[in-house]
Amino acid sequence: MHTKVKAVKMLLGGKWVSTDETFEVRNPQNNEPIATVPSATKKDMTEAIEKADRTYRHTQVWPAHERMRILYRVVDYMKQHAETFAETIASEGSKTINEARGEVKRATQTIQISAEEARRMNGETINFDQNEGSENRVGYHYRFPIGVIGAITPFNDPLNLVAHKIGPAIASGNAIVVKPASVTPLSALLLAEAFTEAGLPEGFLSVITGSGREIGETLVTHPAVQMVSFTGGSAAGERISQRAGTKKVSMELGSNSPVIVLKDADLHDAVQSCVSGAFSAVGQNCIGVQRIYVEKELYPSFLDTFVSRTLELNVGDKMDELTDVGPMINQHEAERVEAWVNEAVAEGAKVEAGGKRSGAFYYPTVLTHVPSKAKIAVDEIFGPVVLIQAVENLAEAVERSNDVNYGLQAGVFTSNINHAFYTIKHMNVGGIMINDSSDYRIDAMPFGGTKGSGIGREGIRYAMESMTEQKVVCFRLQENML
Ligand SMILES: NC(=O)c1ccc[n+]([C@@H]2O[C@H](COP(=O)([O-])OP(=O)(O)OC[C@H]3O[C@@H](n4cnc5c(N)ncnc54)[C@H](O)[C@@H]3O)[C@@H](O)[C@H]2O)c1
Ligand SMILES: O=C[C@H](O)CS(=O)(=O)O
Repeated sequence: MHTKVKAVKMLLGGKWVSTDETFEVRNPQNNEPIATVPSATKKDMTEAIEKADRTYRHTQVWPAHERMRILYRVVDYMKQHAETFAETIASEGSKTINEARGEVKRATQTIQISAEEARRMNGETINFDQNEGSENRVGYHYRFPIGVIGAITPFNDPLNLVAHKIGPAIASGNAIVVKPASVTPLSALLLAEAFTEAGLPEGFLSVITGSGREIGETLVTHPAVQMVSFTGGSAAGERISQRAGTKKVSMELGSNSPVIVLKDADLHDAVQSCVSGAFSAVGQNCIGVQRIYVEKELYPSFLDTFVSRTLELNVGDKMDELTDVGPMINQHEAERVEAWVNEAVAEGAKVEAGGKRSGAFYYPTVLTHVPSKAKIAVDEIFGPVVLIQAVENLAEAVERSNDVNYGLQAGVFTSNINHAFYTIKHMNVGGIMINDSSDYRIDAMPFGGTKGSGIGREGIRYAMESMTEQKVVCFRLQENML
């Protein structure tokens, strides 16, 4: 049955607008069109940026309590329309309906935390009298918004990662222009609707949709954009960093996350956590488990148990609540993953589970005997493929884990606290999870990576710090007034 293709507008400077040129949003599962959205032009993007700049400059007072009220109203709207948000994520993206419902809960919490942090955007007093001769000075520093934030977001978490841009931006008093992934713009537009319904003043938010790179390029290079907040692949991040010039950049990039399982680990706990971490969201997950290093004594039983659990996963219709793994974002991506796996097999890798594709579906795949320099071992697969490798000891596991140009998050399973602290000290990552896989995050924690995995941290409060500047204020008092 063909679903009705709806024509969706984009939010430009507080107005919902359509354009002559549009492009289709397609359902990855059957490649059927589900909506058309505006194909914005460079002129549209420029208009949105300049409206945001004027709005920021001309808003003399936008008190925290007003920003908080709008954010709390957005939370209420998201709760009231939770199933609509979930169905939107699941239809335009590749998450199952259950995964989509989970993302809606997280995004709602992200906005809630943004409201709470708007209350807490404080500074502190400075004791200038620590310096001889400054006994008659008093002062403080505080944070102020930088102006227009340019945000560019990926396809895989089409709601929560947009919330991680808009929430902190509004909470800290900035204006923001969002360019969502062209394949999953609907969730971002629905969130924008929540903000307009909540009474966000015109101009503080635009969500500009487009299929070409030109509008993204315009957002990155426009002089009125004070910061580029990018979440996406490392290759695009590199290009954007080069084009952004001397403006602030926040980069949340890719990874190929390792997990270490030591012989003193709880086997079933480690398997359950790593299967979920490897295959949720069809592995299209920046902190998804891609490499598992198992101490040799535990390796045979871990591998057998992991493969058995993987083969139990239900692959199928993403709208079915019994489905564990849906399609990838499109057939092209599934074919890419298939090629990477075939390349690894040609180099000596062994397929223990999966290794097959059907259209946009790629089945959860477990590889062993993968050469250490194989593409799938050193690059980001961003698909449902995990390699499992036996190691002599913890030192070898850490060395192999670090031997890539990524460092977002890692996991280690052990019951020995000394081993845990060894990994905490020696793993070159932005987050280390002890007795969890790499795929663990709460939205309030600092989130970001080392090396090629990014620049800076998100996690609402930390994003707000990057979206604001500090100003020092110092009063020199008359000597006789003290
Ligand atoms: N670290 C994180 O928090 C995080 C979270 C989610 C996804 N990711 C990463 O994102 C990638 C998958 O998402 P994707 O396929 O949408 O990423 P992508 O890099 O292909 O695209 C991300 C966004 O950037 C835009 N874009 C691409 N090239 C651009 C350019 N030159 N100028 C301006 N905009 C440009 C795209 O249109 C999209 O909106 C993976 O590498 C994943 O690890 C990272
Ligand atoms: O894909 C990367 C995401 O940021 C991970 S999470 O969904 O936020 O946990």
